Order: sequence, then structure tokens, then C-alpha cells
Amino acid sequence: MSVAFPPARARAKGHVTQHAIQTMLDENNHLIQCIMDYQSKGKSDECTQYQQILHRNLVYLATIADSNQNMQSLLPAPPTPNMSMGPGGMGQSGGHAPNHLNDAMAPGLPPASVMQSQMSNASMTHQQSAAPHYSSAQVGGQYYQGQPAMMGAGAQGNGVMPQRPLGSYRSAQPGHGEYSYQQSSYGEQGYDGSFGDSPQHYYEGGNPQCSQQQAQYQQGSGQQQYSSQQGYGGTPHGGYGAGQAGSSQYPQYQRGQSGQYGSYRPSQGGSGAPTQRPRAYETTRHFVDHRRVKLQAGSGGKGASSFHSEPRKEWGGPDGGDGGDGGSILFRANKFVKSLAQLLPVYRGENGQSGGNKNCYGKNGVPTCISVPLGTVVKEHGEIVVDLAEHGQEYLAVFGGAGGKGNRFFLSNENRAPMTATPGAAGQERVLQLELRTMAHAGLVGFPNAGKSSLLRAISNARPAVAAYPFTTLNPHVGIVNYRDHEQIAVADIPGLIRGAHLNRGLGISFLRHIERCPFLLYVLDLSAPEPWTQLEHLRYELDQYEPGLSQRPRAIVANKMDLPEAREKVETLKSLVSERVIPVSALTGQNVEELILHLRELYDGYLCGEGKPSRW
Ligand SMILES: Nc1nc2c(ncn2[C@@H]2O[C@H](COP(=O)(O)OP(=O)(O)OP(=O)(O)O)[C@@H](O)[C@H]2O)c(=O)[nH]1
Ligand SMILES: [Mg+2]
Repeated sequence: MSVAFPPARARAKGHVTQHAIQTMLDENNHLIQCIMDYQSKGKSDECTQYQQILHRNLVYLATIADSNQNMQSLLPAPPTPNMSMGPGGMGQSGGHAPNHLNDAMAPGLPPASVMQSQMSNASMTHQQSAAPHYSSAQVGGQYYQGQPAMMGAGAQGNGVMPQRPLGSYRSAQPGHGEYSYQQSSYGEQGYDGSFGDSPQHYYEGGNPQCSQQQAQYQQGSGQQQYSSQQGYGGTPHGGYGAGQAGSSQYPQYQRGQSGQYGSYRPSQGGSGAPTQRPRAYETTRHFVDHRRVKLQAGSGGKGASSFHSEPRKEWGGPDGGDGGDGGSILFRANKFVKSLAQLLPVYRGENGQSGGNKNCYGKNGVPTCISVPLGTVVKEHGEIVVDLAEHGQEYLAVFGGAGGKGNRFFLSNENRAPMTATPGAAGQERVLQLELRTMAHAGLVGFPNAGKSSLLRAISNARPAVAAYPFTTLNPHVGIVNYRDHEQIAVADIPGLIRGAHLNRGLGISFLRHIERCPFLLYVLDLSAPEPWTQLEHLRYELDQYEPGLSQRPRAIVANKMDLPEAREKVETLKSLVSERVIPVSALTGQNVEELILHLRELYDGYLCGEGKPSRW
């Protein structure tokens, strides 16, 4: 089968053209056929990989459709009846393509229908094989649960993808191209747990599940209460999409590593289309902040049973050596590792070698060292076992089995010719949960669209995505505020919270673990919202639901969007209603940001003096 991809450059950020969309539609068709093909051959691994690629493409297409009011003009011309299905030449000859796939490619259908059909196909192919491929049926179920809803919305009406009622897609964010799944958006991050470098932030947009949630949230705009500048409009129990279980939404992406798509290579020459591998796929990485790993330490090698033998020495005695010890497995905190994405679900330690004759001892298994980011908490059965918060800190999780004894060991005065040799002991086995808790000094907490990311951009060198729609930020970002005396304060921007987040509305509160270690909080309020102080109440409530007392950490209230006239009217009311310090700023214009930076330093100095230090830092 021949699969052709556009050159990497053509898919880079920039203009969304008809050609780009058509190319992606073609590519999706190829992917669907590949998936069908591999399903029929029972190659589940390849299926999973292709499904992930397809899923990303679909999320991307949905996002473009969603953000372009003028979608019809972007869509490619309807295919003619004789249209070939793309450079791979699958078209009607695709023997494995099912009927619905052919429907999707049916001549005469507008391309929007093709997009939607692809989505339906993808949804189906995802669902077909989700359970066997992912680590638990529950995880698979959760992940795919929302898919048909999203796709269903796309299939309504006149065949155009659902429109987000907001402006153009991330237009205010030149650093993040429209191809949010591409290398530019997933690039390595500079967050350093020691806060040594200034431009530090986690990477953006890498979580397809969150993207799915976002799309799910944003579709069905009829019930939505968000608008571009209003922030949260206050419907607590409707329109936020089905809640997703925060704690287990990532494991299915453990394959998001470079080089995983090795088999996604054209196997035949095909129609002479370009055959290079899509680089964007190879370099994709996801932000993963929790993982479940099974560790099996190496077994000890068995002892040997042998007797010395040489000419003219008839009774040389036993000379069987001991087996080597099995390799242990340990975790080591490494400040250069940024997420748990590179962790495997299962680790097996190296076995010790067996002993040999002539008193040769077996070699010990080499210990396996797993590098994890700073701030990784290791848990077993929900209990915290260790908190790896310092660079180089190690935790020996499982011990390798002891090597067996050779028969030389059993030599005694009573038994001059022991035949006994023992096998090595089995290595220890454990299942551990790893959780990453971002380490920052201050946490930005606010409703979606409150301007948290804009604020982080204004006070630090971090460059999280900013856009006029809710849940732009899907992963935590950390930025560093530098002071003249070289002091550095780390500020974490976490995804927006909404009312009911503790019930998993919106993106849930799973991201709150990232501010658990923050000694102080900055509540960011959108003062252009009708009643910004209610946002504050809701935020406090959600924080306390996550961890009682969390909302009471040393804090300040950042009244954002002060450049808007409606905001200026409300700031005095806000000040009269709350006891905390209110800092009016405009992240957009930079107005009064200095006061915020100075107050941040005051909070930090107070923290250094020991005030309000969280229990776990
Ligand atoms: N007028 C005005 N607009 C702002 C200001 N700060 C942010 N915005 C706009 O508000 C919108 C949302 O900003 P973001 O920084 O993405 O908001 P966020 O809180 O990070 O949103 P999520 O990531 O979705 O939680 C964008 O369109 C910004 O341009 C401000 O001070 N004044
Ligand atoms: Mg944001």
C-alpha cells in the first residue's frame, strides 16, 4: 500500500489553504484504509498508531472548520465522478475499504461530507479496537466516549463543520501555527525545575483527549454561555460537555514517542508520489502528567553444579559458581525530563547470569534507571511512597532477586562432593502510579478566557497560546519572572476551571495537582464579565473541593482586562467585596503589570520567611 504525505514544510504553520485541507482529507483516507487493512490482518499495534494519527488530523480539521466562519470557501471543490483518491491511488481499488468508507469518498459529495464521513469512520475504527489496544477497557471507554458526540455535531445541518462563535483560530498567537499537532507546537520545553533558565513553559496542545474535550465543549454553541470577551456566563450544569475522568485520561497516549510510526511507511512504490515519512509525526510528543507502571526486577541467575577436572587430579572437588543478582529498577529525578510521556507501561530488570564451572560467578544484572521529571510523586495503592523533588534524587523501587548458589557453596566437611545448586530468586514486582506535580511558586487560577496565559506572557518569557475561546490552554505552562537581583519566581498557568470542575466539568480539576505545590496563588478574574466576583467564589469553591484549605494559601486577586471600559466600572465593587489585595492590570496592554510583579515578589519573600509554606514542596 502506498501512502503519500505532503512535504513537512507544506504542513507547517501558516495559511490554511484548500490544497492543505484536500491533502489532509486524502491522507485521512489513506489512514482509514491502512487501519482497516491492519485490522483485517490483526496487527493491533499499527492500528493504534494510525488511529492516533488519524485522530489528531480529525481534531485539527475540526478546529479549522470550527474557527473559520468562511469554511465553505476554504473547502476544496467537490470531487468529480472520476476523481482519483489521492497520490496513494487507493480510490475504488481499495479492497479493504468498507462501504461507509466508499460513501465518504463517493463522487459528488461535498468535501465537508468527506471530512465528516472520515470522522465517523475514524470514530468507528477507534471504537472497534480501543478496548484491546489500551491498557484498560475503562480507559478506552472514557476516551472514546465523547467521540461520536463531537462527530455527530459535525454531521448536522448543511454539512459544514460546527462554527465556533468566535474570531479566527489563534490569530493572536503567531508562535503557534494552525497545525496544532505539529512539531512547532509540541517542541521540547525549557522548564527547568531549578528555575535556572528564563523562557520556560510546557508544551502546548499535545493532548488529543483534551482537544477532544475542547471540541466537545465548544460544539453545540447554542447552549454555550461563553463569548469572546465575556468569559464565564454562568450556566453551571449545562453545555460543558460530558465530564471526563481526569485521573486516567492519558495512559492511552503512552506511544506518543518519536520513531513510533516506523511502520507508517509506504510499502509499495505506488503512483510515484513522494514517499518520505511525515516528519511531524515522528517528532510528536505529548504532555503526560501521570502514568501507571509495572516494575519487574530481574531474577537472580542460577548457581552452577560442576566438579573440577584436570588430568591426574581425579577428585577436584565442586567448582560451580554462584549466579549473579538480578538488576533492580530505580527512579531518578532529572531536571531535563519534562513529562512522563517517555515512560513505558512495563519495565523488566535485567536478569543475573548463571554461575559457571571453575568457580565462575554469574554477572549481576545492570540496574535499570528510569528518569522522571522533578516533582514526580510515586504512589502505591493511592498512598504516596516518595516525592522526587530534587535533581538526582533516587528511589529504588524494586530489588533484583538474589543469585542462586553454586555447588561449591555447599562444600563442607560432611559433604565433600555436593551436587546441590540453587536457582536464583525472582525479582520483586510492583505496580506504581507516578504523578507529576509542576513545581512553581505561584499558580494562576482562573476561569477560561480570564487571561491567565496572556498574563504569563506579560510577566515572563513563557509563550503559552492565547486565543479568544475557552480552554485554549490544555497543559500547564511554567514561566519565570526575573528580577534585577537575579531572583527568579516560577509562575504556573494551568488550564481554566469552571464551576463544577470538581465534578469533572470542563477539563476537570486534575490539573490542580500542578498548583498543589505552589506556595501562593494568583486568582485571575476577567473584569469584563458581568459579575466577576462570582467567578472568585466559584474558584475558591473548586479549589477547596480539590484540597480543603487550598484556596486560603497566600494569594492576590488579579483584576484583568482593565483596558475595557466595562472592567473599570467593576473594580471598585470588587475591592469592596473582597479582603485580599486586588491588582488591576491589563495583560493585553501591559497596564499596571509592574505592580503585579512587585507583589509577586512580596509574596515570594514572605514564603521564603516561612509563611504559608505548603506541606509538600
Ligand atoms: N481586552 C483585553 N483582552 C484580554 C486581556 N487579557 C487577555 N485578553 C484576551 O482574552 C482572551 C483569552 O485570553 P487567554 O490568555 O487565552 O485566557 P486564558 O485564561 O489563558 O484562557 P484558557 O487558556 O482558555 O483558560 C484572548 O482573546 C486575549 O486576547 C486584557 O487584558 N484585555
Ligand atoms: Mg490559557
